[in-house]
Amino acid sequence: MPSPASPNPAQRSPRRENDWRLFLRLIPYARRSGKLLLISLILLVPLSLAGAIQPILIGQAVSLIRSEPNVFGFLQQLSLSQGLNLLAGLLLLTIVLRFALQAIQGYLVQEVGQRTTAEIRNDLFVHITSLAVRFFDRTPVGKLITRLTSDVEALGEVFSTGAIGILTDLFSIVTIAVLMFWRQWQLATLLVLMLVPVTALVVYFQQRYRRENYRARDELSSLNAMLQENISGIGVVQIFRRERFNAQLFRKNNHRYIRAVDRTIFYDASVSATLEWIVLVAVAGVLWLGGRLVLQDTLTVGELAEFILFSQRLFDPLRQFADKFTAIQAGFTAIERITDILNEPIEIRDPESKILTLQGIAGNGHSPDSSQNTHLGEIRFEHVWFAYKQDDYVLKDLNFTIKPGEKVALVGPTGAGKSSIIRLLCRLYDISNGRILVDGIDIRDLRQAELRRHVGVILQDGFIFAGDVKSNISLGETYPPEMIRMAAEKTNVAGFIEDLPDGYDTQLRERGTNLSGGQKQLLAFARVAIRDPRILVLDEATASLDVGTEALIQEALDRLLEKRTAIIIAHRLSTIKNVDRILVLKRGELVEAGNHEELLAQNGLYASLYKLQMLGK
Ligand SMILES: Nc1ncnc2c1ncn2[C@@H]1O[C@H](COP(=O)(O)OP(=O)(O)OP(=O)(O)O)[C@@H](O)[C@H]1O
Repeated sequence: MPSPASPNPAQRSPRRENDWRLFLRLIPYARRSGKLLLISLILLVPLSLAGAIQPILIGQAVSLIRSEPNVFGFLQQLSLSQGLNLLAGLLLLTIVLRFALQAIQGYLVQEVGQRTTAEIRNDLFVHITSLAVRFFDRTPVGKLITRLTSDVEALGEVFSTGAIGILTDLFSIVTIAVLMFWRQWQLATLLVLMLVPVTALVVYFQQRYRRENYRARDELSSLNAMLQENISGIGVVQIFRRERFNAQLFRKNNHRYIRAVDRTIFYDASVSATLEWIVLVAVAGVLWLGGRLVLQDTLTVGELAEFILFSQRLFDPLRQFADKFTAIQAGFTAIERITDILNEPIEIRDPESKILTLQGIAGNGHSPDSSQNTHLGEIRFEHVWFAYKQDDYVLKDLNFTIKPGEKVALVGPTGAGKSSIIRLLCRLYDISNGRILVDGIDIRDLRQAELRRHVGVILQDGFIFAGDVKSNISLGETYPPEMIRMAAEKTNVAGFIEDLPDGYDTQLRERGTNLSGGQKQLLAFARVAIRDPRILVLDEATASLDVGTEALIQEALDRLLEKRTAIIIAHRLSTIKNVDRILVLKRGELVEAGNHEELLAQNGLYASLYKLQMLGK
């Protein structure tokens, strides 16, 4: 039965967390740049104060000229020109102070932002590469790439466009509001009341924007997934002439993306328009109420001038918010999409307590001495059940033991579950029920690194990373060059490597596009040989080799298999005739076991498969 559990993150409801909680997600990251952040937060206070007292200074200048009673005491003791000079000087000081502090604060906040973004990108990469294969089964690569690149980028934009200055803006609104109430409560109340409907309207547009933005990001992810699929399968696309059909699919998806982006632009423009006219309404409101108060002699002209400036100042942060709106909202969507992935549980974990180790292991696994492995490498499957999707079991109650040094072949029709057994043995997936033991230890009690160091796997398609031949054999471990050479010689691969233009230093392209399938396979053999695993798994490992190369490899393989436990999967039954035992699987169940002759004598599934292949020859 297909699993109803864990829906694709992209299909989940687009709004599950409020902005505040999303914002809190950034705190652990911001904490890492705690000092810088603290300084920039402290700078907020003088910065906002310097801005908020400017209207008061201008209002005082007007009152001073008009000799109004609300002039501060210290100004009344000065002459008019001295008082005006002092006020102009103070105004200049606040301007210079604001300018300098804004520059410093902007720089600090951007620095914090860039560090945070880089750390999130690193964490995301580490997390994604730690997720179980099951996660990748259901998540298209293109979607993941969108999250790692363009979503993280969108988050970076929040900082680099100065959108984080929103904090300064909010702080300024509060400071101005407090000062306004201190100066004149009626006008202050009028302005603060006007903030309420405007804020409500902005919040409404912002929610709509977010929803559309999330949709747009999803469509972009699908576009990238489609692009990635078409590029990696370009051969098949062209051979089957799927270009036009795929282009049509792409066009449709692209259209949906553009429609979603259009809607985000609409809501963005609505926010800007709302805030644009509200400032004018606020000035008009202050003139209307303030004018009446002046006529009643309860307000001076200086105070009126002060409040006209206050009304602009109060809505200024909101207007700036509108400018930064797109970046901020896109940033929230990005945090949401990034945390979706970061919240994805790491399914296959190392044991936290009772970590066991396999015996007779050379600490770093670099020792080529396989003598100590002689009597190790037992594999036991005990009542193993496994399903990729809930309750849809592809392996059912498997029981078998492979003795140390034994060579066992897994045979069965396509889809019988042979490769699944290998994936479970390497713990790429965890079993649903039962136990898998290596040398008597449940593999869930072993560190994954240790398990995988001792189970060497060669698949049909030897994956190649961009880099040179050496690094494709050592794969990040530090083996001395002689060991790499020895491993290549041991597997009869050295000849082919030395024929390459720069030998071991030849640069290979991503996915090994400058090597043939067989050559990639040869490198995969050397890669395993150098690790000296006690268990060797070959999944159709020689299927892509020509007869000549296969003979060469077979000789190396015989040497490699010596004193090691081996599991071999091969569709060509002629290649496994000499193994110690053959396990025959059918729809996830073990139906026959024995050596070639015994199974032929049984005249069961193996015998019929073998005869069919012989007929085909
Ligand atoms: N990632 C996956 N998600 C869901 N089902 C899967 C997955 N991989 C394999 N299966 C299913 O599990 C069953 C066993 O697959 P498996 O690859 O183990 O078969 P196999 O015997 O190795 O086949 P073949 O000989 O064709 O390689 C098949 O029915 C297959 O459809």
